[in-house]
Amino acid sequence: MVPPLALDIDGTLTTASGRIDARAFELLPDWDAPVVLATGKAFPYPVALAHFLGRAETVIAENGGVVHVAGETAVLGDPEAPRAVVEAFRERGGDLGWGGRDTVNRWRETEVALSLDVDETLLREVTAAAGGDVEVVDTGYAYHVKSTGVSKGRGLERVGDTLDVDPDEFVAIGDSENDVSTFAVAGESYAVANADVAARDAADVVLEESYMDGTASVLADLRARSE
Ligand SMILES: O=C(O)COP(=O)(O)O
Ligand SMILES: [Mg+2]
Repeated sequence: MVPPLALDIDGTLTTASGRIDARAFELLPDWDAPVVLATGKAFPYPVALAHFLGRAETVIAENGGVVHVAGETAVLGDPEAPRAVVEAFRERGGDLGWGGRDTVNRWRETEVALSLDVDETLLREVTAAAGGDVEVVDTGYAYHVKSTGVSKGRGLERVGDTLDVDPDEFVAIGDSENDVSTFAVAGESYAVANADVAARDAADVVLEESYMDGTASVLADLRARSE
């Protein structure tokens, strides 16, 4: 039996230029165990990916703020503090950095994402001033202002509970600090070669290959091991 998977999206299932790597559509539709898409992106993105992979919509979105499993959606994060931080950031002259077309936050329910082009020092200063319940997470694709109380790892525990799968049975693959909590909960964890320091330090194995090359090599090994 192949193991259940907890897969990050950006940096892990994508190419270096940010597209979903076509191999995801070869390797994941028939994976014979649960596949959890665990992402910092807003809820519709992983739902759409699961849908077009022909898989159950088992997703952790918004860094754990929203979890959808077995047909039930749980909104676990509280947007109030993150939104207040971003409001304070704006009052100090900050901008979300997405221009006029903010589809990044259009459907985001529990946190706020900002472009990597924004003033990071100001953002961190304003976040720190708000107290300890809100934090900035840098995924390498965006800054996320989120509650400290939610994480992909807690989301994975919830998915495991619902599916009656021990979180320890999951194999996790990811590339950034928002995957550290997943790595802590999963039984086996891999950082792709393009991963940031936090993910590399937290992973059981740091892969030699980047992006989907790394992910595909793990999936091939897991398949071979199960035969
Ligand atoms: O939305 C982001 O910033 C990163 O998304 P990811 O968690 O799928 O890498
Ligand atoms: Mg990622």
